[in-house]
Amino acid sequence: MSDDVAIRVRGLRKAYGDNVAVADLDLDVHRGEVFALLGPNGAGKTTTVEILEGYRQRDAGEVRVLGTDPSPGSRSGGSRAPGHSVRDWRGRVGIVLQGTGEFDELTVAEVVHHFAGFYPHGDDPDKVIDRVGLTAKAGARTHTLSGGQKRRLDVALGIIGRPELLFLDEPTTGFDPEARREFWELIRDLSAAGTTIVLTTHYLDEAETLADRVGVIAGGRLVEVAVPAELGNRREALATVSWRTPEGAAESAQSATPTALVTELAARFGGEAPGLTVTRPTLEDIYLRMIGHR
Ligand SMILES: Nc1ncnc2c1ncn2[C@@H]1O[C@H](COP(=O)(O)OP(=O)(O)OP(=O)(O)O)[C@@H](O)[C@H]1O
Repeated sequence: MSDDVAIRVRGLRKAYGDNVAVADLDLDVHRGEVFALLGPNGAGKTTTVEILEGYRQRDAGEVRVLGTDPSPGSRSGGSRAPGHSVRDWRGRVGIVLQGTGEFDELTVAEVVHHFAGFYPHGDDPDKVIDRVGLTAKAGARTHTLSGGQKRRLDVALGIIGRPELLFLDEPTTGFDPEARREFWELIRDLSAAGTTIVLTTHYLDEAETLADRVGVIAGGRLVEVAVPAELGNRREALATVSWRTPEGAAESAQSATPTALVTELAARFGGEAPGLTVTRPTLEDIYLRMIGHR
């Protein structure tokens, strides 16, 4: 596996009985990139990610995560001492699962300090608590946290070991808008510091803002991988120009040359065209089309 590939997947397959959750999936994630997996409920995202994290066994295919097969039972193989490589590998991978964040009577600070002790080169727990915006709650027992605050704690535990590769499964579910913005900043900081990040999300704006590339998964298959601006030939998509007639009726036209149309409208109206808007399909429009909703 070349050094610039963090994750390499070929022909991945996983079925639960007759239900094929992941079918013949190929994927490369490069070191240092932020990769977002999008897909409707039940598409196979969590199954794929949990196989990459070493929590689920695949039925077929080849998987390498930071050069190691994450499959439960195979990580301690090879020429290295049994057990040792598992710990090494685990220490290099950070994981934020969907919703844990509750540790009974322990406080936020106690939990983060405790987890920091698992890693040889763990980060400063108080700094991490601050980065996820939980300083004011450091002394609070985790069962008293709000849903969004529990997610922040999950994120803190995912990054406390200073991972090379961080998996985030729907990380901002339950966050208020301000917390999402703060979380996005954190992801940008981690990415700027060289962390490879794989996230699943249902928020198209999140994928567009954070991801270098997005992969759309539907029915267990990867439908497309592209930079957000190019997904589904988005760049080439026609623009919709809308305006109002002098009588106030709504008009619109699709155009590959919207500037020419706007110039023509300006001439027609002798200046400002009333209610003028020019739009192109959003990532959400393209995504919904790809997964067959429009
Ligand atoms: N432990 C399991 N046992 C049986 N079937 C499962 C199990 N986990 C997932 N599945 C099935 O596999 C398919 C893919 O599920 P998965 O959780 O990977 O989807 P997802 O894309 O992560 O969905 P969501 O967006 O709802 O989290 C679904 O049909 C689901 O019912």
